[in-house]
Amino acid sequence: MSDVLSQLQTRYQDSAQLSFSATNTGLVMVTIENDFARAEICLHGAHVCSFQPKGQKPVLWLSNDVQFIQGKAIRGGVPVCWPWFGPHPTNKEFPQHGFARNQNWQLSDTMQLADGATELVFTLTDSEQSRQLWPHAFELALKVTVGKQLHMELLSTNTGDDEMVVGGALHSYFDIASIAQTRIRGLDQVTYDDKVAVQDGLIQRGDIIIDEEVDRVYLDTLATCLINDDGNERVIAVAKDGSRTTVVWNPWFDKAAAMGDFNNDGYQSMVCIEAVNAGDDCYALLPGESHRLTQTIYVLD
Ligand SMILES: O=P(O)(O)OC[C@H]1O[C@H](O)[C@H](O)[C@@H](O)[C@@H]1O
Repeated sequence: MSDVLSQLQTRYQDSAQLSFSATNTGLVMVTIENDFARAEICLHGAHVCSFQPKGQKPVLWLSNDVQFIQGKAIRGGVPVCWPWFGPHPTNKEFPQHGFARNQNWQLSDTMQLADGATELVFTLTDSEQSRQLWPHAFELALKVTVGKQLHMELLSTNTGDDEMVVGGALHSYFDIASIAQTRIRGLDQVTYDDKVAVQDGLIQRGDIIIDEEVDRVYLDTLATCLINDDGNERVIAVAKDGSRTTVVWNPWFDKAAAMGDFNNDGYQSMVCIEAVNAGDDCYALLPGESHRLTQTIYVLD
């Protein structure tokens, strides 16, 4: 990876907005700093680790016990889950949430937009390793725009000769002052499957208030969610496209404590709102076809 770091440092030595570093475990990190915000993106997983608009507290939660280990997902930020969400449908040995979050991506393109925002494109293509888990030729491109808003577009393209079915998620972790002073709006009356109670077909009534473990798959919804982060006196908006499934997750104490990379009290200051493609909301792509999944995150004025 250090070759990659020095190549990027050379390529972008004149950039005022981009700088590059390595974690102490050797993963390469891009830091974006412009008039609107500061963000960090790890090439491992094309993983947005932080997004902090000017004058705001961080919007994305990153575990205090985060580990940056090659081949292991980073706890917090925005993991790119792909080409499946959750456990593999037939093989429990295969990685949860697919393999894209566990591989090194390439930084393929960057651009400074006219308004001063920064756009970066990360790509991942099939390899011997990926084909062992998923026998398809593909190109995956994550375009990240860092401005007043954080905009992410995940474009999956079938570059092979056979149909391929893609699922996945932009699995965003949000940083809130306190879960006790947080409510999530936007999913009132939406049907959901409750993975904790193991009950399907429930209906959300009103706002979501979290005071225990929550792992819910909201179905057939394109809604923008609003996180009332009252402890920080702000509202975070989470909009999406190309996804009819929204997952809301907080592991609460026991599950958080059981994860080696999740600080024990971290569940009090995070919630995940995920733009998901899963179940009936996966996409069959013929050769040459693409699917675009997007998520846009911003703090309301
Ligand atoms: O621990 P991970 O593999 O990153 O998964 C973290 C979580 O992701 C999603 O929110 C799923 O709905 C949860 O069931 C899962 O626990």
